[in-house]
Amino acid sequence: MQFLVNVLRQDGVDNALISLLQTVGVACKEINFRLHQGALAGVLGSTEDENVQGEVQKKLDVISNDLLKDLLLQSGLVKALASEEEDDIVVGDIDGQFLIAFDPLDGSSNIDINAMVGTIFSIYRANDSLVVDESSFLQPGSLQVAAGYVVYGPATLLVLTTGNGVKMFTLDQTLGEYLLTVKKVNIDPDTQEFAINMSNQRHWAKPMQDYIDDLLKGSEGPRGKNFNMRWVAAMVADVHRILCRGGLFSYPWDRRAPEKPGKLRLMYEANPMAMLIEQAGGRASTGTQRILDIQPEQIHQRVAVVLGAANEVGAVEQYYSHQR
Ligand SMILES: O=P(O)(O)OC[C@H]1O[C@](O)(COP(=O)(O)O)[C@@H](O)[C@@H]1O
Ligand SMILES: [Mg+2]
Ligand SMILES: [Mg+2]
Repeated sequence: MQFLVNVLRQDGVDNALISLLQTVGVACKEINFRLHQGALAGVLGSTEDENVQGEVQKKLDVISNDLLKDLLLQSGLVKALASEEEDDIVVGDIDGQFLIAFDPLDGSSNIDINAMVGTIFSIYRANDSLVVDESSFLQPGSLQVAAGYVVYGPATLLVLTTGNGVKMFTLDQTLGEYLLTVKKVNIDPDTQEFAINMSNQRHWAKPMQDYIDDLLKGSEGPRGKNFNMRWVAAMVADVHRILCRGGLFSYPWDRRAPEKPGKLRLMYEANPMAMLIEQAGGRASTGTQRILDIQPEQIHQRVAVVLGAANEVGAVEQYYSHQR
């Protein structure tokens, strides 16, 4: 069994990035511990506060955010960080080599039912400028140097890319180490499984309604095959399933909040997942554009997401292109 640090060295990852990834790994081990203590640690339930997105914060959203933030700032490796749970960027060490954006706890409504949640992160190299502000983060996802997530499920896994494919590491809870368990993830270009919140169907744009209608017609419809559906309601878990056994995931634009492009956040949900999916041979799109090509305008911006099996993402894009 190979330890995380050895695998990264073999891949030629530089020492500073290895240290940063180890720091993220340590914070996630602590989050994992708190999650597993559950009600015993008094960490379940909500706070009295809302985050910048107007969502009620769970206690574990705040605890996870603080654990990551404190360890990353102490590391001296981070010039600034951005988080779902922080209104503004947090400035770190001016000599720090990296910018990191994260969703400290994704799918946090699943905590109440003891279901899968995760931590998602996206890493960029910082430039030498003495000024760091929100604009420093506004780089397309194609410039990420590393991206990944830790999923807290029956086992806790770190799923990571540094631009050389996707690897999965399982946390050995007795050793306290992440051990390599999947060397190279590959997503089949075809699939018969999709993940979308069907309760929003009537609010979607016509191309997405038509696409899903055709999937539901199964072998008698235009697609000529039956499709299965899954929805964990935590992007991290739905994307993890796609990396394990293929499929398509979407959280599309809908007309309940027409001014927002979607529900998911570009910088710390869509971009890191898009890098992982592409590195595993899949595709990640808004329906009309590659996610990794989007020029961000602000750190908390939202985006429509269609990702997974390459041919199926292509099929969704066809429905959107026929609309225009
Ligand atoms: O409540 P819905 O519509 O099922 O939305 C679920 C989606 O919202 C999210 O939970 C948003 O993430 P947060 O829990 O980090 O706010 C995604 O992980 C998930 O895909
Ligand atoms: Mg999230
Ligand atoms: Mg979150």
